[in-house]
Amino acid sequence: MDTFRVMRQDDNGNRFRVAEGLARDEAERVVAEFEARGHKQLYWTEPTARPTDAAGATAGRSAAAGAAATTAATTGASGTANRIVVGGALIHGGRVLAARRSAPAELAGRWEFPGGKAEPGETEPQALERELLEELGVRARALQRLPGAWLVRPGLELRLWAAELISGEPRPLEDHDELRWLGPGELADVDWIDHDRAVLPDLARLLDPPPPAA
Ligand SMILES: Nc1nc2c([nH]c(=O)n2[C@H]2C[C@H](O)[C@@H](COP(=O)(O)OP(=O)(O)OP(=O)(O)O)O2)c(=O)[nH]1
Repeated sequence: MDTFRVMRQDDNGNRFRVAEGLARDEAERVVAEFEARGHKQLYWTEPTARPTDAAGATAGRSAAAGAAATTAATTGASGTANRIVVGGALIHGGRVLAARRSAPAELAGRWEFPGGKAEPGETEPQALERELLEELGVRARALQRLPGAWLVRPGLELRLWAAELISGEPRPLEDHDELRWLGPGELADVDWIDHDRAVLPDLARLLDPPPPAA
């Protein structure tokens, strides 16, 4: 059976692979779903046999590191796009917010950056800002993607962003039972989920930038 991929082109002409390995009607359904959401972007299907536009694929990867990255830009071993989980290192007053998970059992008690799965068509910043409102009751703005990406499980990819608090006092409304603000010298004080430890050095630099050269 021929398989199809769903492609997207943004306003700058960058092309991204949204999904791959779908039957034609499935691919067309995905396109219709994205179009129905009213995004001002171009979506289409094409047979998977057609060689991927190398420049487009590269643009997808580099844009994924930038502020306008949309979700599902990378593909997993199965050839379908990974779903993205966005975690937010919420920064305020030179400290970052750590959140202690209350579930599931294997993660309960470990600390993480609050966030969750991006919905189809959401950019990573949009997903993060929505999740921070749902989980903490605050308004926040995504600032920059932190280096790295981690496969949490097959098909689910974690990306972390720095974000700034705009308004509100974070409260553990969903998924967490304790919150702590940590200064640059306190980042190792909590039992982070393993993936999250990797960004602590980058985060420390953001919280405590070196003084400007004289
Ligand atoms: N949110 C978040 N998840 C993380 C982090 N580090 C890490 O390994 N994960 C893992 C834990 C989960 O197995 C997976 C998905 O995160 P999640 O539990 O927040 O997502 P969710 O299913 O609640 O998504 P949603 O329903 O809220 O959209 O990612 C992190 O810093 N933040």
